[in-house]
Amino acid sequence: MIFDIAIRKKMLSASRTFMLDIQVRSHREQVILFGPSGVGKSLTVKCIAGLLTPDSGTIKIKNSVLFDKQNNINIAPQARNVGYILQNYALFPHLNIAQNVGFGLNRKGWLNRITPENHEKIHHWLERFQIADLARQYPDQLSGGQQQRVALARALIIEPELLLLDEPFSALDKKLRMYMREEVQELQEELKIPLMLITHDEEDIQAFSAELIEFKS
Ligand SMILES: Nc1ncnc2c1ncn2[C@@H]1O[C@H](COP(=O)(O)OP(=O)(O)OP(=O)(O)O)[C@@H](O)[C@H]1O
Repeated sequence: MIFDIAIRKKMLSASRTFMLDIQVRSHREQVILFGPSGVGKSLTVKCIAGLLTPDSGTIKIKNSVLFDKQNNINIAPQARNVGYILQNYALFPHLNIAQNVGFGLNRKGWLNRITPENHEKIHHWLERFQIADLARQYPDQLSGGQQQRVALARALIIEPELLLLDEPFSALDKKLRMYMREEVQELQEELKIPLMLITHDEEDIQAFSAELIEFKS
């Protein structure tokens, strides 16, 4: 089993309660979560990344136990080795592109010392996404497509064991969306990293040969 997730989490806000209660099980390396707005897709992905702690259940990816309430296992987010890409890419505005890409290489989270090995890795991923000439620019100087490639490079440089993409193509124009879909598919096939993608877009569903998991309200 590649994805083996069964979790519950109660979310309380001032005016209402949302109960996340989901199961995702798949032998496939590509899984798409889809369904109407507000049904808990992003919350699920946050639980898998370790940014949110479920009240009960288990999260196993490729037999690695990331969370198991009963057995008191809750691996810290930074130790889960997950590449997580959000719709707005969440790049660090005060770091240049090379520093953004290299961010995760330093365990302290701040690239204050570029070792030759880290420099080589940064160079590799900048070249891989054809953004090497942007290395010294800042995120707000880049187009949406360029920012997305930086986000992918930043996610992949840590050699993640899982890629979580929350509506990664929605801010791109149609042509770039098609291109980036192919790029992500190729990467997944090349690197064999399990991939979970949230989308509202029928074209994403058609483009990926993924197991579809429908979330219902
Ligand atoms: N921090 C929070 N506190 C309380 N409720 C929350 C919190 N975050 C999300 N929720 C609620 O949980 C529900 C699920 O949210 P979630 O973001 O997972 O939806 P989604 O399926 O990803 O929707 P969309 O497709 O619009 O992104 C929503 O009703 C939302 O209002």
